[in-house]
Parts: sequence; C-alpha cells; structure tokens
Amino acid sequence: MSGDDAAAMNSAPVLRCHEVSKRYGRTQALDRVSLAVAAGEMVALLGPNGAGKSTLFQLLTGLFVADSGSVEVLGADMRREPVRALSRLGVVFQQPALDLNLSVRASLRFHADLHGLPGAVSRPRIEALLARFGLADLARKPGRELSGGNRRKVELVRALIHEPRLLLMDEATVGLDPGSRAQLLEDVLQARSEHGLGVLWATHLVDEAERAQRVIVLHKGHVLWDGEARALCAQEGVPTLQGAFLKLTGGQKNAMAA
Ligand SMILES: Nc1ncnc2c1ncn2[C@@H]1O[C@H](COP(=O)(O)OP(=O)(O)OP(=O)(O)O)[C@@H](O)[C@H]1O
Repeated sequence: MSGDDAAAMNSAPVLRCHEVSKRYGRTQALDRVSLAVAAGEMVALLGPNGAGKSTLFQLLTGLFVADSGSVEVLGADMRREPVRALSRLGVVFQQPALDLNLSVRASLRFHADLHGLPGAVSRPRIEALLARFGLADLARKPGRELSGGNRRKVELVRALIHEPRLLLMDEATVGLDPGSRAQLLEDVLQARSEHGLGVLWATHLVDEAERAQRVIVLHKGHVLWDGEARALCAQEGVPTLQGAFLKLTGGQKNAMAA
C-alpha cells in the first residue's frame, strides 16, 4: 500500500458520494444523493423498487457517469481517476455473472489475472479464500454444478480477490432461498470484520437492513434517512424498522421482509 493510500484510509471514508444526480429522459433517478461509508462499516441502502439503487451502483462502479456530483473511492475520484477508484472496490451485481463452464478455481484465477495479480500472489490467496468460505471441496467443479447460494459465494470471493477496501453488494440475495440469503449476509459481515472492509449493501428487504450499522433509505431518487435503524424507529414512532420504512416511504408493499 502506498503512503497516499494509507493516508487516505486514515482520513477519508472508503466511499463518498456528494450531491450525485442522474436523469433518464424525464425520470430523475437520483437527485443530489450524498452518502459516505467508513472503513469497517456495514451500511444498508434500503429502497423499494425504482428507488434508484441500481442507478447509484452503476455510478459507483463506473458503468455510467453522473450528470452532476462526485463519487470518490478512498479519495480517488471516479470521473478523474477511474482505474485507481475501481481498483479499490469489489462488487457483486444483482444479475448472476459466474461463468458456468469454468471450474470455480479457474474462474477465480481468471479474475485475479484481470486484476493484474501475479500468480505467486493470487494462487495462495485464492486457496485461502476458498478454504475460508468453505468452497475448497468445490474448487474443481464447474459453476453450473454449484447451488445458487454457492455460486453467489464464489462471486463474493471473486469480488475480494484484489483485496478491495470497499465492497458493493447490489441486491445480491435476489433469487436465493432464505438459508442461502442468511449465509451470504453472515459471510459479508465476517469479511467486513476480518478485513476492515466498508460495505454498501443494497436491498429492498428490511430484515437484511436490520443487520447493518447504519441504514440509508432511498426513495424516488432521494435520501430520506441516513442513520441508525433505532433512531429511524424513534423518529417515526414505531417499534420496527419495517414499520418505520413503510411510514417513511408511504407504505410500499414490496418492503415486506421475505
Ligand atoms: N435505462 C433506463 N432508462 C430509463 N429509465 C430508467 C433506466 N434505468 C432506470 N430507470 C428508471 O430510474 C428509476 C430508478 O431505477 P433503478 O433501477 O435505479 O431503481 P432500483 O432501486 O434499483 O429498483 P429495483 O429494486 O427495481 O432494481 C426508475 O424510475 C426506473 O424506471
């Protein structure tokens, strides 16, 4: 790690969005969204369908550029220094993106190569991650032979290969059964503690957001809440995060926990 990186880690959040806006034609998908994630912090980005979560993730991962505002990953501006910014984040997208024909190990090695990691670094790292996430016995199997939960787990390992400081999870539990969903959440929470990762976990499921240290509620492109779940419940005068979320967003039915 360079001196600059070390200084950035000590002084800046791992992710900082400042007044980010994005419009599709007449739809204002994001309207001056500001948020930050600190090292070692798990933040839930909770929003109903159409809130703007995927749009925000597209901006955070450099797929699109914001109309205005800025995104910084450990101080590296996504517009001015995209390679530096992207090298510091790992992402698991909503859509499954595992090559089903490659073996788990080959898939991970391919991604390590894409990150420019020398084999001497990546090979032991991959073996350690496979062991750490209970995937060692599956390493030789092609992706198609894995369960949905294990495929997602491989995608998580893939996102961690280059040792990012920020992990972005874009509704990564969609399509998983309740057990696999809970396991993925536990794995991410553990990776966060072990590696001091900042995590932004996008979801429309309130029970997942309850595990985060901080909850950001996004609705129709606006941040309606940024703080602890308990404080949101107190503000809305209801005992549960689900009740508070429904009250805040006007009773979106899709906020129901799965
Ligand atoms: N490519 C696009 N063209 C036009 N409108 C879009 C496009 N992508 C998203 N939108 C609109 O922008 C708004 C935000 O959508 P986005 O997909 O970011 O929300 P989301 O919170 O990720 O929802 P979901 O949980 O359903 O994925 C919605 O009104 C959506 O219809």
